[in-house]
Amino acid sequence: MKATMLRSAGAALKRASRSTSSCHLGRRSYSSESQPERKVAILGAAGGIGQPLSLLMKLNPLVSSLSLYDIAGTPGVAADVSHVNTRSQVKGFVGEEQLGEALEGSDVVIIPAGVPRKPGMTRDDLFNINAGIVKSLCVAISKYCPSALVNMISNPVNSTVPIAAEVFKKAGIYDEKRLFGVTTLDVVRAKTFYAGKANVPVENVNVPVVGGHAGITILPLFSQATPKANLPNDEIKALTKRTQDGGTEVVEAKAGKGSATLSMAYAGALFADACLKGLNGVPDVVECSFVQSTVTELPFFASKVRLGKNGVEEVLGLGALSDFEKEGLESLKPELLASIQKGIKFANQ
Ligand SMILES: NC(=O)C1=CN([C@@H]2O[C@H](COP(=O)(O)OP(=O)(O)OC[C@H]3O[C@@H](n4cnc5c(N)ncnc54)[C@H](O)[C@@H]3O)[C@@H](O)[C@H]2O)C=CC1
Ligand SMILES: O=C([O-])CC(=O)C(=O)O
Repeated sequence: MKATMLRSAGAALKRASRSTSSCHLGRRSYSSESQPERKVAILGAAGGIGQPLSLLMKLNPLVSSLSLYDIAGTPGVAADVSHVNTRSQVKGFVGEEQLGEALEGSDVVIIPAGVPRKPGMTRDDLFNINAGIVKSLCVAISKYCPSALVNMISNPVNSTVPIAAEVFKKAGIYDEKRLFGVTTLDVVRAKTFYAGKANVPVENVNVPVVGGHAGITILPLFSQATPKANLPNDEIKALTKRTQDGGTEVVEAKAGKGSATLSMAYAGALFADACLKGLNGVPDVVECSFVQSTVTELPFFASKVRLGKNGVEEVLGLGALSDFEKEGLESLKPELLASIQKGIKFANQ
């Protein structure tokens, strides 16, 4: 009975990693023996996101070495996760003096370190604490694994990604192809909410989400959603608002006990899997992500990105937008630009 349940959970994860956000991933499957060695480090691995994300990355056959770092608690998380019967070797690292070893040789570094929101807070209210945490972690990345792909989860993503870019520039190792703000959870939500309204199986749904990762800067493009459902305008507006407020919905439901952790771990695992597939040369791996961009006049912007052996292979354009989406795009620009500039200013202080 238990074995059957585990097998069907494993199959569901595999199906999800074949059909993730707005875009489709490579459909071939590989056995772990034929995969290259890949080290993934998770910084903030003992946290609400970090723990389930550590488990999900342990389940990923593309990972050969899993490095779990936090300021406390990682020996326990690593011992626990390490007993799972998959390919990767798991090691826990705790405290700044072990950060270098945790990072050395990493192909992908995932950062869910920092404080989460409580009801009534915006993501920007986390800036004062999280900006410093992200800055110091990125200084260490510059030193110990300068060519890793960095998946930034810590909020406010609209500012923490520009902070990382500035730190990497100062260290002389910045490569815009290797820095990603993780916005996959917005896509995950848009897909779920759309599937519910359109009454279609969520596994078949694709919805690109562009812009940034906070409130109105999150812009789902339901006009490009597939399968087509011809939903009326008021329903599209409601779906857009629900996607933009998805994080707040969870923060309020958790009533002071943090923000999305489980769905974020799922989304973070999907995005890291896409990065690993790209590194391994799987063709046509496309995901939405907040990256350095020329898609609009803003220096960073989330849109569909093709992933490859060096990280970003191509930042894809927005495609045709509805009038409602065009309006949304113009309205989000001032807030997104201010958040980007705030990050850049902080990093250069
Ligand atoms: N990008 C996205 O879509 C999402 C982002 N988030 C963000 O992810 C972050 C983490 O959220 P949770 O896991 O719920 O928080 P949490 O408080 O449960 O875990 C954060 C972990 O970071 C660790 N940490 C703090 N300073 C550190 C440092 N200098 N080095 C390494 N680790 C450090 C803490 O010890 C803790 O274990 C928050 O900023 C949250 O807003 C949350 C959900 C979605
Ligand atoms: O809402 C938050 O604070 C966490 C987050 O980014 C999300 O769930 O999208």
